[in-house]
Amino acid sequence: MAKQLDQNDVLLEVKNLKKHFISRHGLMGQHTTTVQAVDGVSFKILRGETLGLVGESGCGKSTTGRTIIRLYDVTSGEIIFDGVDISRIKQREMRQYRKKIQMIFQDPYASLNSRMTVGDIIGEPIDIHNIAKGEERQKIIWNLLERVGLNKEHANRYPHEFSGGQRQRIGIARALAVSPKFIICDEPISALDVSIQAQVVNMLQDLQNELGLTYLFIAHDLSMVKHISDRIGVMYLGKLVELANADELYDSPNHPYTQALLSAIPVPDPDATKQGQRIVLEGDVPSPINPPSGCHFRTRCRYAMDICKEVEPEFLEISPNHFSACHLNTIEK
Ligand SMILES: Nc1ncnc2c1ncn2[C@@H]1O[C@H](COP(=O)(O)OP(=O)(O)OP(=O)(O)O)[C@@H](O)[C@H]1O
Repeated sequence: MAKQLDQNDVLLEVKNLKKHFISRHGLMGQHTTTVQAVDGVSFKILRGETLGLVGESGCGKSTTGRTIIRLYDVTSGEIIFDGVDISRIKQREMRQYRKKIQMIFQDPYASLNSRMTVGDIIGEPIDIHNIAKGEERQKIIWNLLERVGLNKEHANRYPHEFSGGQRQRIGIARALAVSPKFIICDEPISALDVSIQAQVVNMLQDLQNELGLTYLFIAHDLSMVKHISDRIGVMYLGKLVELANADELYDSPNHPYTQALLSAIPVPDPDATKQGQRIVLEGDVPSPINPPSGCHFRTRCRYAMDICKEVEPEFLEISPNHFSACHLNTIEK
């Protein structure tokens, strides 16, 4: 059943966001290399919505998420959260937003301190933000454990005593400890067994419904995000190339890159009529240090034309709420 979302209630708006990493080298640090990890990305997320973000490894998904939560400084562009531009506020001011915006990571083991008990891991943000002390703090921790399908006995154990799926639940409980509004889920299920992935996704959906959460859900393949996302954005080499409602993106992909990604998803039923030709993308993704001129995708695009080399395609609304950046949409047919 489609969610009822207020189209005017925007929780997050990212406008022309750029994050370039600059490294210095040479004896005196006189040479610089610039990695254009995120290079002009714009999107909105409505309150209560899940926006999926997909694309091959290295296209800038994690950097987008990490820049939104200001783990990285913004190179340029705006991040409007709940009406406030947080792109340039100082880290001290950012503290109050860290309560509202949380992030969960792909590898829960690496993000959980192995020397702390689960109770203390979940309690840490409660202490940092001065949310509760003593018995009240303990109760919050127990409630959070139950909310993510664990129980209060687990509070005294250590991360290594848990399975991957359980550790991800602990990471989610820790994120929920500060009652956030928005959670950036950075490939939270990619490292889990397929049988466990659905459980974690279902839990995230239940939590969203109960707590009114909004998600940015990052994944590298499209099959994973379809189930959880209301809308999906597709990234390629630092740019958003397509953005549409999840169903529409699957049924009528516009961008040649999205078409290729979709054609690579195995169809469970071999007789399924939707099984089209697999589009094989030639070559590797070019380096974000020196991306191709014009359309970044042109070097791997089977429709590449002269204009693609010279002009960067605009991210146009090709039908209501369906955006795509491809010259094929503007040339005369
Ligand atoms: N701290 C950093 N310093 C320099 N370059 C970086 C840094 N973090 C990421 N990059 C580069 O920026 C580009 C985008 O990386 P990013 O991790 O955002 O991609 P991704 O789409 O999330 O990939 P993955 O699915 O593998 O996590 C890559 O070329 C990466 O090597």
